[in-house]
Amino acid sequence: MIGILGAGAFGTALAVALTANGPVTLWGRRIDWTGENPRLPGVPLPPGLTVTQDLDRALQADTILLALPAQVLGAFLDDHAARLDGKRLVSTAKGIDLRRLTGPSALIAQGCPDATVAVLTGPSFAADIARGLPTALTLACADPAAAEALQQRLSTPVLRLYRTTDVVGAELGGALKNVIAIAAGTVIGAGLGDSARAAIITRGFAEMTRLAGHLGARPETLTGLSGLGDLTLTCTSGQSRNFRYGCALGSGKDFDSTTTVEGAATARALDRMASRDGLDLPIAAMVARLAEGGISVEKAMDRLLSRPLKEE
Ligand SMILES: NC(=O)c1ccc[n+]([C@@H]2O[C@H](COP(=O)([O-])OP(=O)(O)OC[C@H]3O[C@@H](n4cnc5c(N)ncnc54)[C@H](O)[C@@H]3O)[C@@H](O)[C@H]2O)c1
Ligand SMILES: O=P(O)(O)OC[C@H](O)CO
Repeated sequence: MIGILGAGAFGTALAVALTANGPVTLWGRRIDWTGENPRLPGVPLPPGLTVTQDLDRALQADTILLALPAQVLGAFLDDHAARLDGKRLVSTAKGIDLRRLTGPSALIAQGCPDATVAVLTGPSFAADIARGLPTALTLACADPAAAEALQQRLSTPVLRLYRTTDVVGAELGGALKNVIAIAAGTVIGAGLGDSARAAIITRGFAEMTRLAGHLGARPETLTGLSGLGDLTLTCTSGQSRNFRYGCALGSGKDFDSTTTVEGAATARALDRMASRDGLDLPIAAMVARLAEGGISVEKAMDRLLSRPLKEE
């Protein structure tokens, strides 16, 4: 059995998709819906899927997917790590914990030292996965045998997993692309055009590879599904919450504060990491200021454009 913790859009979409491989139990802290999840409208729940508020029931599974937002995961582990330890734990969160300045895999490894820790990431909208549209993701686990076992366990005929042992690279790609997607959305929302967006995506990718290299990621991971693949999707699709949030910032419109926008907190985390490690991450710094409301879009763009001219 597969257990999925976190009954938001992504946890529910994966639960629906993975019933193709056998029974799935989906846990949420508050399940106040029946039939279909309002975070994933129009998706009926298949018969092989059990939805529960009983954590023990979901923890009977041999493989557990943690589909919680990055800023929630740390507190969840503070409460429940002992019950998760020793299991195969796969994180789907795309962010950097603002308090500890680490990615999800390090958070899990700290709380659950005897667990097998993996990361599932890559270009994928919950709605697409739930509808059974073809999707390719990266499954990262430092243990090659466990990576292969999880790859087999979590692939379906339409959900194609590629494996890697570069956990740091895979999770950084997913976390950092959200920040760049906010910047890309801001550019579009402010009416600055597609050429400016292409510049932000490309310079954002340079920023991603710089930080990932500094933290020990392999360069080829960043050019794969979890990096460039997800960056492309998130910076160009109106389905992305991070991109839409950026559009709202750029155009001065309101944005629903209950929507999960991982890139806002992650930009602030990156800004702190940049100060700590002496790194140059100007786009992340700009997104952090914009998300905090500490700078206008015009001023943020001025700051980026007035940086010294240099080699590419
Ligand atoms: N939605 C997507 O298309 C998508 C795709 C790939 C990856 N992801 C990633 O998956 C993660 C989850 O995103 P999502 O789209 O499911 O978000 P969501 O906003 O749809 O759902 C988040 C869920 O977490 C629950 N939650 C919040 N605090 C909690 C706590 N303390 N304990 C238990 N549950 C808690 C909420 O009740 C909600 O059900 C994010 O890191 C996101 O980047 C999402
Ligand atoms: O809606 P977003 O911006 O959180 O993006 C969802 C996925 O991460 C896209 O791969």
